[in-house]
Amino acid sequence: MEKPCILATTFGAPRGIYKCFAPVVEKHFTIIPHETFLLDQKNLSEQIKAVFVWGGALKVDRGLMQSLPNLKVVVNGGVGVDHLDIPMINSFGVKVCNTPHVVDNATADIGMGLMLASARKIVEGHHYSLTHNNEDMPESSMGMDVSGATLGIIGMGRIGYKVARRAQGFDMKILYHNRNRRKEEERAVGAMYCANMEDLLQQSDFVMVVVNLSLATQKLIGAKELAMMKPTSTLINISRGLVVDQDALVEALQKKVIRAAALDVTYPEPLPIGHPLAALPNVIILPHIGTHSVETMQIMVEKMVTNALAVLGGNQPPDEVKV
Ligand SMILES: O=C(O)[C@H](O)CO
Repeated sequence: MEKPCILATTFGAPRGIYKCFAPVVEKHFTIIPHETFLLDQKNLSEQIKAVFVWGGALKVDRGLMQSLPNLKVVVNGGVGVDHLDIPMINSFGVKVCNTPHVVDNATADIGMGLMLASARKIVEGHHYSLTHNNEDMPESSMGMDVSGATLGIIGMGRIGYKVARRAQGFDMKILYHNRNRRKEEERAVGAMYCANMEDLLQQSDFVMVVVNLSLATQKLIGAKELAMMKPTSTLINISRGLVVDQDALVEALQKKVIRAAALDVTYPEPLPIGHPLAALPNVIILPHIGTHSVETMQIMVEKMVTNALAVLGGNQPPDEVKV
């Protein structure tokens, strides 16, 4: 029997994601890369039953939906589906799935990695070791302790909780702000709830943003919030770029309103070469790689396949996203 066709973005191809994981998908599907689809849309559109997306690289807009008459499911690699208009997709009788639960550890790890790298000047130290140039690691730029410091976690969902568990191992004082108080998690990691985000911002040495992007969280951290943070504090963002007002962040870093920022996410992604954020010495920027470990990506891709097969087989997929 012929394998069903899926349309897949080749986002990440330069970083090897597509090449590495295509075989997992190809056991069950024929992959039509987006580039190929664009060249021969007329002949290919009826064959496509599923679309696989990674972030917003492949725009699943009304035009694409109209061009795929036999499409049954859009599967997102990752949890955040802020780049997908779910009601619009559903209006075509097409389901949306994502890959929850499996990204939590990897994303929490990158948050800890960013915090440690920024606090202990790991990137600067690497450059200095290669160049022996004092400008790469001036004596004035000593690091700061993570152990025993105060971490403020904004968003105590699954990933926020994993961050808190790790921070507990570093003897950190943990504060968190969340829409709802999470008493069980709080007790488990010895965290203190800040009903008011302002309290968390004022008291934390490291503020880590772990919320989903929504209308309520867009630019949640702006000039006002940055001004509430300690001048010695660091902002770490592992959620979505748009949760932080990037212009306000550039200004706060330039004026040393806060000590540093460490970002896995920006807008746009990747950040354009020469962007003002990149010119600052007190910033670490990653290209949204929170989930990019071989093990996590493997499980994510397997989950994407399981969801797509379920829908195409007429069954309820395990990870349908409903609004
Ligand atoms: O949402 C997620 O799971 C990650 O950020 C990957 O997009």
